[in-house]
This record gives sequence, C-alpha cells and structure tokens, in this order.
Amino acid sequence: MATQTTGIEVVGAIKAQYDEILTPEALNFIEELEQKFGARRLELLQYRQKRQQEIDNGKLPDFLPETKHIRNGEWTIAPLPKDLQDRRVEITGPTDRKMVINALNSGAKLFMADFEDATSPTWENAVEGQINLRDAVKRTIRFENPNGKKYALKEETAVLIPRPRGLHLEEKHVLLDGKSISGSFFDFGMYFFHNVKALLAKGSGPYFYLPKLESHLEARLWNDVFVFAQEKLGVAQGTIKATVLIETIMAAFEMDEILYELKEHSAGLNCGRWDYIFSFIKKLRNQKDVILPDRAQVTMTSPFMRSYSLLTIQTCHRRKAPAMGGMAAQIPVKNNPQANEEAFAKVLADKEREARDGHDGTWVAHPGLVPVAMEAFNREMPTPNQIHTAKQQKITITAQDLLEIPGGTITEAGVRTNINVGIQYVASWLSGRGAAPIYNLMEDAATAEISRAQLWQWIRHPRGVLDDGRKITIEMYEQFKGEELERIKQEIGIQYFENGRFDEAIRLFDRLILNDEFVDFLTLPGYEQL
Ligand SMILES: CC(=O)SCCNC(=O)CCNC(=O)[C@H](O)C(C)(C)COP(=O)(O)OP(=O)(O)OC[C@H]1O[C@@H](n2cnc3c(N)ncnc32)[C@H](O)[C@@H]1OP(=O)(O)O
Ligand SMILES: O=CC(=O)O
Ligand SMILES: [Mg+2]
Repeated sequence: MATQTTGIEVVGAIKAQYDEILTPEALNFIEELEQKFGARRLELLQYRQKRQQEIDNGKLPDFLPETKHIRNGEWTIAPLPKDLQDRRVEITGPTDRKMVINALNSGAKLFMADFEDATSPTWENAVEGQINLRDAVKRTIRFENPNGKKYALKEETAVLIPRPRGLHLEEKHVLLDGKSISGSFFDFGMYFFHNVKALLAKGSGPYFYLPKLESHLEARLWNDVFVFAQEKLGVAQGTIKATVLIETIMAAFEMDEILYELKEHSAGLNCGRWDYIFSFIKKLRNQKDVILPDRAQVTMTSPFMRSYSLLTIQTCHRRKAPAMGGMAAQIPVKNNPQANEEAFAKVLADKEREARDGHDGTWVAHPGLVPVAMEAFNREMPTPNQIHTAKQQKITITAQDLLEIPGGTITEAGVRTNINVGIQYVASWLSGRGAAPIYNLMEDAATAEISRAQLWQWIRHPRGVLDDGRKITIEMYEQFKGEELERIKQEIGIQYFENGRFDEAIRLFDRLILNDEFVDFLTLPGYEQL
C-alpha cells in the first residue's frame, strides 16, 4: 500500500517496522531536501558530462586556475570531535542487521555502514538498513541466526559513520511530484532525522562518508545540505562531520577545494582506491595513450596510485584533517592456511605502507583483518593520528604524476577474470547482496566497475592487445564468456547458478560491454532491474 504525504509519495512496499522510518515528519524532511537541492544535484550531474566531453576533446584533468587562492591560502578545517581523532582502523560493510552488530563489535575504531559500494540498493536494503542503524544507535539491535546464535552489542563498540549513496543514484520507491528522489538525500536524510539527537546525547555525532564526488561544487552542495539539515532540526552548525572519498580522478585535482567547501563539516579525506581506478579508466577511456594493464597489476604502489595517496596525505595534514587510507581486497581464506597466511601478509604490507606514508587510519573489509591493520598502525603510529607530523609536506605531486600511465600487460587470464568476476558480482548485486567473496577477494560495486570498464576499453582501444599479440575483440569476449560461465557453473553448482539471477546478470553485463556508448555506472541500468 502506498503512503501519501503532501507532495511526497512512497510507492515501495511497507513491511514490518517500515512505518517507523517512513514517518510523515521524516518524509517531510526528505521532501524539503529534495525540493531545495534536487535541481542542483541534477545540474551537477550534467556538469560531470560537460567535463567528460572536455576530456574527450583533449582537455585533461588539471588543478583549477580559478581556485588557486584556496590552494595557496593558509586555512584549516574546524577541530575534530573526540571520537574522530583516532581512526586507525575502520571496518566497512553493508547495513545488513547481523553484519552491523558484527562490525560494531569487531574492535575497529569506526564502522563505515555502507549504502554505496557494498549495498545493492533494493528498497528492503534502503529501509531495513535505516532500521538497523537506528537500533544500533539506540543499542537495542539484536539478531538471531537460523541456528539460534544470538547477536547483541558489546559494551565498547565502533563509532558509526554511514555512507549514503552517491549523487548519481535515485530512490525510485519515493517520488516527489511523480519523480524519483535522490538516493543520497534519502540515505543521509533518514539517518540524520532519526538519529541526530540520540547520537549527540551519547557524546557522538552525525558522521558521514561522502562517496564518488567529482568536484568541489558537489562538496558545496553537500555543505549546503548539512547547513539546512542542522538548522531545520535545531542542531548547532558544524555538528555534522563528513569524510569525503577521493575516488575519482577529477576530485584528486580538487582536494584542497573539497576540504575548503566543507571546512566546518569536514572530517578529512579517504583514498577510495577501487573507484579511483575505475574513474581513471572511465574518464580517460578515449585518450589514445591511456590504457591500464590487468586489474591485478594496478596496485597502490603503481606510481599514479602512490602519487594520489601521498597528495591526499599532504593536502589533509596541511589543513589539519585526517587522511584515511583504503581497502585491501584480501579477506580470510577458509580451509587453506597457506593462502590465508598470504592474504594476511598482503593486507599487513598494505597497511604498513599506509601508516609509514602518513595515513591516519585505514579500512578493512572483514572482522578477521581488524587485528592485522591494528598491528600495523599501532606499530607505525604511536599517536592517535599523524595530522601534526610533517610527513609528505616536502614532496611535490604534479598533474603529470597523477596522470602517469602504469606499465604492465594485459593477459588472457586478466580478461577472463574480469568477465568471470564481473558477471558473478552483478548476479550477486541483482540478488540484493552488494558485497561478495569471489575467489577469496572482496568484490563490490567499485571493483566490478573496474572489470567491466577495462573490458569495454580493451575491446575498443587500439592498444587493447594481449601480451601474446592477440587483439581483444567482441568475439574474444563472447568466447571467453561462454567458457567462464561453464567454469562458474561447475564451481558453484548448477542449482545455485539457475537460482542466482545469472541470466539477467549476463544480459546486463553484455549491455555494459557491447554498447559503444559507455554506461557511467553499472548500478544505473542495474537499478532498473532491482
Ligand atoms: C571499494 C570499497 O568501497 S570497500 C568498502 C565496501 N565494501 C565492503 O564493505 C565489503 C565488506 N565485506 C563484506 O561484506 C564481507 O566481508 C564479504 C562479503 C566480502 C565476505 O563475507 P562472508 O562471506 O560472510 O565472510 P565470512 O564467512 O568469512 O564471515 C565470517 C563472519 O564475519 C562476518 N563479517 C564478514 N565481513 C564482515 C564485515 N565487513 N562487517 C561485519 N561482519 C562481517 C560475517 O557476517 C560472519 O559472521 P558470523 O560468523 O557471525 O556469521
Ligand atoms: O569506496 C571505496 C573504493 O575503493 O571505491
Ligand atoms: Mg568507492
């Protein structure tokens, strides 16, 4: 049944407890957000297209001349609240009820509760995620699994920091004047509306991660949303604190400006490495000399990735802001101690490098990896953070450094992995699971974007050639796809395959790869099928 309030209409199913989130007051708040800021969101999405056209016409991303005074000026962000000063290990994960409890109990300092890369934005996930987070804030959250195992919060839990959907995503189950509203405003608005008072009462605050920003103008939009939301709910200005993910190549050139726009509301920046690689491929896909090797060969030690990480540290610390590291994709490997040891060693090395470089904390994808990251940061970072150290203040990172193309090869195995993992991930996403363990790696929307963007580009780029000299073509894609699907069937079993929305996943994946027009985000056509 649809719930009707003035102007705003819920067309999604109303299941148990949904009315506790979709209250008339909360919906009115969302309606105001959409009315005030919806048009600007759409304009900013248009501006992304304009900048893509400019790149295609040869104007490569660069530091903006018109904001030089911000980069050269001396200013800092507002002081950080106490519970955001030591962020050495943050766990991330979807807003699934059991996982919320596990993440909060994991021993990590913070929990990034994800409505973005790790969540398939079904209506159920969008609303039940809000129920789960509300219960987590109230500390009433409980869960019992089918075997009778009971879950509840420990005395000491991680600080909560939800990540709303990116500005490109809409929530089609809530309409304003018959049109879908912004998924970002729904996720942010509902969490803020229902929890701000309880968070402040317990000495924490409304903290957010902001994903996939492409310019400081988008940061300005978020800042204006925060100012409005705080005023509306009678909360002191500057209470909201947001950490912006630098996960697009465009945003890497506007780090100072993004911190500046959010100055009173900033809690620093984070290196969203997977989307960053995706964005690099997407934005530069039509450049004749830009092509990346196999996904596995693009790492944080590739020169362009290292430059981006070091520039993030330098920029943040100059502005007294935290510079968070990113996600190593390895997760614990079951029933194979040697592979498990190797995975842990890779995560440890990644976290040690981040801590030594000067990052103030990092992300892990799994509770089993919290002690690994903790060990690295405890050893390398004896203080709560490294904001006041001079690490990286003397380096100079240029536009050329950020745009340097890494060497390496494209292999048949790399092409096959992109097809195999990409299709398996899309099938998982369509089934409502936005993060999945595939071949012992964490896969989410960002990693899947890399897989399909590489395939699209390799097929069309003159240098999309395997290390053995074969050109990557649609015919090759079709052949490998058939073979990889057989392999998947063998591995997961025919029954799971048939129940797994694989047919739809293949159709969607084909659309992403075979259409000459590059689809901006796989989640856009994907959402039509949810
Ligand atoms: C590019 C980016 O944006 S990175 C950030 C977005 N991505 C993510 O957040 C991914 C987070 N990670 C995950 O979702 C999961 O770890 C997965 C899907 C990769 C693997 O999950 P599983 O297959 O369930 O792992 P596994 O079986 O080893 O889990 C063991 C236990 O740990 C729990 N667990 C695993 N990962 C997490 C997590 N991130 N948060 C909370 N609990 C977790 C499981 O729920 C399970 O709990 P149980 O024993 O009580 O049943
Ligand atoms: O959101 C994180 C990323 O790596 O992408
Ligand atoms: Mg991301």
